[in-house]
Amino acid sequence: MRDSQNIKETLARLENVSKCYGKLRALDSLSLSVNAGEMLALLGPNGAGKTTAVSLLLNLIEADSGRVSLFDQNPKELSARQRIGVMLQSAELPETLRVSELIALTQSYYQKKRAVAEICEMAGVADLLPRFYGKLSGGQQRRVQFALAICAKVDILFLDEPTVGLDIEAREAMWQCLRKLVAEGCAIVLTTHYLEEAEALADRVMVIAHGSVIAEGSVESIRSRVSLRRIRCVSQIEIEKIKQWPGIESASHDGQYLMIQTQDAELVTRRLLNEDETLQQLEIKRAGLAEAFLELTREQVK
Ligand SMILES: Nc1ncnc2c1ncn2[C@@H]1O[C@H](COP(=O)(O)OP(=O)(O)OP(=O)(O)O)[C@@H](O)[C@H]1O
Repeated sequence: MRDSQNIKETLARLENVSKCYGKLRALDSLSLSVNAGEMLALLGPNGAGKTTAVSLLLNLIEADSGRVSLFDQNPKELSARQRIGVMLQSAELPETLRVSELIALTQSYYQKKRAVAEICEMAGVADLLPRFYGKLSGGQQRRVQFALAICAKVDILFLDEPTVGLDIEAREAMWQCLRKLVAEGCAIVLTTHYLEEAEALADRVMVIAHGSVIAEGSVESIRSRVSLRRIRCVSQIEIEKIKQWPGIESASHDGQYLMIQTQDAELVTRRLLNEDETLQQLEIKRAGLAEAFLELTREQVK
């Protein structure tokens, strides 16, 4: 684990920012900071406001109120923008340019360029260099978009759902690369719907819903905020019967195992043991990030 005790420099900030699209309030006095060298995951259901928050830092849109700063500057400033790399959900790049030309063009924007060989290795695009961008597959285009985001040594990388459309091997390779970049000192703002991705990579997680931050902290601290527990065991009790018990959120089978989710692990465990003397392999765990996320966002709707 990286040293989280040290107070890190804040590189980018949204302070009490609100943003409306017509009557729709996409961000409601939201505050967010990105610290040097951290991997920050932004999570939230569709329409929560994640892309809007990132777009403000990228100077793609303007806030109605509140303060937006990138390296203590207005995100419009070229000197601030030259310190960030970006990979958005949809990228429209000239289809008739070769990958090598796209890399050279993007690099021309930056001072601290990375060597092309290094970019190729990090993004897995060596074999794509001579190819026309428009002729690549969706997954190959995503890799090229990532290569463009890392074509210089930047201080913050903004990655909006970067592994969507990648096969398992390419996703693993990107994860490794992201870990390496953070180890080098680069901060990463990762927007993702893959909770296992946030769980595997993030130092800090912000859960956004309805334009506000509803939870923030390490993956572990977010998990510990929810009382949901997972019980796993081998039991002869019928699943339909268990579903009727008080305190059961869900019950299902996974192979030979009975899987239960509950807010009251003690109550349910006591009943399981009372009703089944043959019960085996009992295991109780805190919910994963996925369950915590669902519970947190469900609470918001209540
Ligand atoms: N250009 C726009 N015009 C009108 N409404 C918009 C615009 N962009 C976003 N919105 C609305 O603002 C809200 C927040 O959208 P945003 O794209 O920030 O959410 P998100 O958390 O990134 O969602 P997703 O996970 O689906 O990408 C949504 O209700 C969306 O429909």
